[in-house]
Amino acid sequence: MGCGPDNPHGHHLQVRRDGQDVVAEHVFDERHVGAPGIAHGGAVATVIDDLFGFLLYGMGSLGVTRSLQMDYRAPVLLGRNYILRARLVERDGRKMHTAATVAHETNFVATARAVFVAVDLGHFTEALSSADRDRSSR
Ligand SMILES: CCCCCCCC(=O)SCCNC(=O)CCNC(=O)[C@H](O)C(C)(C)COP(=O)(O)OP(=O)(O)OC[C@H]1O[C@@H](n2cnc3c(N)ncnc32)[C@H](O)[C@@H]1OP(=O)(O)O
Repeated sequence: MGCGPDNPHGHHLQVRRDGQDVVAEHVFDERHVGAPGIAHGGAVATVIDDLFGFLLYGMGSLGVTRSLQMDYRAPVLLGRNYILRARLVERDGRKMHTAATVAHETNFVATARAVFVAVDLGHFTEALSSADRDRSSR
C-alpha cells in the first residue's frame, strides 16, 4: 500500500535518507480523495506510517506500528507536491518513538508521532501462516 510497485492503488512512495532522517516527496491524487480536492486523512496516515517503516529499515530494526497519532493542521490538497520527513526521537528498549512532518514549502500541514515496537521475523512468518490457513479453510 505504501511503497511497493505492484499495487495500482498504492502510493509508490520513494524514500531517501537525509542524515539521520528519511525524506520523500509525494503528490496525492484522485485515488486518495476524501472531501473534494483534499486527500483522505487515512491516505496521509498511510504514507507517514510507511515512511516510518523506512526509518526503521535504515536503523536495521524490524518493527511494527503500535501507535500512530496524526495531527492534521491544514487540508492536504490533491495534485500538490509535499515533502514528508521522519526521524527517530528516542529508542527505549523495544520501543522506538518517531516523529514526522508533511510540508508544502514552509507550511507544515500535518505532523505525526508514533511508537514502533521491535519484533523478530516470527511476527511476520506466523501472520503469513495464519492467513494461509484461513484462506485454505474457506
Ligand atoms: C514492507 C513495508 C512495511 C511498512 C510497514 C508500515 C508499518 C505498519 O503498517 S505495521 C502494521 C500495523 N501494526 C501491526 O500490525 C502491529 C500489531 N500489534 C502487535 O503485533 C503487537 O501489539 C506488538 C508486536 C506491536 C506489541 O506486542 P507485545 O510485544 O505484546 O507488546 P506489549 O508488551 O503490549 O508492548 C510493548 C511495549 O510497548 C509499550 N506500548 C504499548 N502501547 C503503547 C503506546 N500506545 N504508546 C507507547 N508505548 C506503548 C508497552 O508499554 C511495552 O513497553 P515495555 O516493553 O517497556 O513494557
